[in-house]
Amino acid sequence: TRTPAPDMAGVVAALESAMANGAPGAMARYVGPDGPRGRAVGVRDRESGTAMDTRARFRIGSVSKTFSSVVLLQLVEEGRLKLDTPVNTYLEGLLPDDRITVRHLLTHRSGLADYTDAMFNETVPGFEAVRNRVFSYQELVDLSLAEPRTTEPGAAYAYSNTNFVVVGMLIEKLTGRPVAEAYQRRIIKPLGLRATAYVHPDTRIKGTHVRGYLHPDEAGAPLVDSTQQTVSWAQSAGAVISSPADLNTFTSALMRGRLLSPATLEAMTTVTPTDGTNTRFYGLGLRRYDLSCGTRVYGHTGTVQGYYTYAFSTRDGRRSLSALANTSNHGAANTALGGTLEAAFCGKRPA
Ligand SMILES: C[C@@H](NC(=O)[C@@H](C)NC(=O)CCCC[C@H](NC(=O)C[NH3+])C(=O)[O-])C(=O)O
Repeated sequence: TRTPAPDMAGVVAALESAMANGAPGAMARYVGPDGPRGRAVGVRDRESGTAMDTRARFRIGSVSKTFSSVVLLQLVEEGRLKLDTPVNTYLEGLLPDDRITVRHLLTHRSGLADYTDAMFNETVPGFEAVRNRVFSYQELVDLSLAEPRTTEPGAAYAYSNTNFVVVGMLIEKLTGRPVAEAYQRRIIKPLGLRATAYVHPDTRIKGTHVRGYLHPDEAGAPLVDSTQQTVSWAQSAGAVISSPADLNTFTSALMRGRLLSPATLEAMTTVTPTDGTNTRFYGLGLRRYDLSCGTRVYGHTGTVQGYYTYAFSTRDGRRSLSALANTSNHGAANTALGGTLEAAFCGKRPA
């Protein structure tokens, strides 16, 4: 079937809806057979009123999980570890259950509790308590292990940041180097992602960037500028900084087989349902959304204080979309931003 042209007016409508639902600004960048198309609405800085800019950098949150998954899967290809081997084989004594395997981490089926639920139960106090803190991986794992597990290993999907903190530990144990180096050598440099970086624990976003604004839990309370933070509470589960163009390049290159072998990519995109809607799925550090027009898109979403992100590509890598709204803790804005996917990949509805 012919590739539908993107409905860029529909993309703009979704961005404006994100603004109407509390985001100071929003932007999207689509790349297809006819080249890139960028759209931006509102501001990237409320103080100065500077307009949102599709060249600006921002925190991508859990899209970082796909970066971490790619690195770990490259290590699997190099024979450094196996997906169905217990994590404790590589990180002796870390987890209380030898049945938890590497695959359980990448598919969110380990049962390890997500420490961020308690950490951010009260959104702004929780954020202020950690925004300048530096955690070790072990401290984050300990926070998780202090809570009951959510499922028997492998029994059910239960999203948990802890899984990708352990993925970061595995990468550093097996390479003997910081994850930052693995991202740089294995993804950022080969793909030329000049706006992408892992700077943990530095709190700054260098260069032209989007300021993020966190909605407090109290309705009507003023937004909190959450731009500066270590993101040490997430690290390999959420601390990468990137840009719309770099995310288009990353998701497209991943799907085109530039980072993993066809067999590994096939395994990565082999999914199970995450909810009852039967339109949302999870593979190995990768989400699959099945859109209303039948198009399946692969990538990840991100939520970090002040930033909602979507970064998806078609399975052939020929079409990709990245989208950002500079707010969070405000579900209506996130849902609105998600409307860019249907507009971009399904295009104009048939008249
Ligand atoms: C869901 C998303 N996950 C991520 O991106 C990871 C890194 N973020 C989280 O787990 C959310 C932490 C709290 C955010 C805070 N919320 C609260 O504090 C709620 N009390 C906020 O919204 O900024 C994904 O995988 O798509």
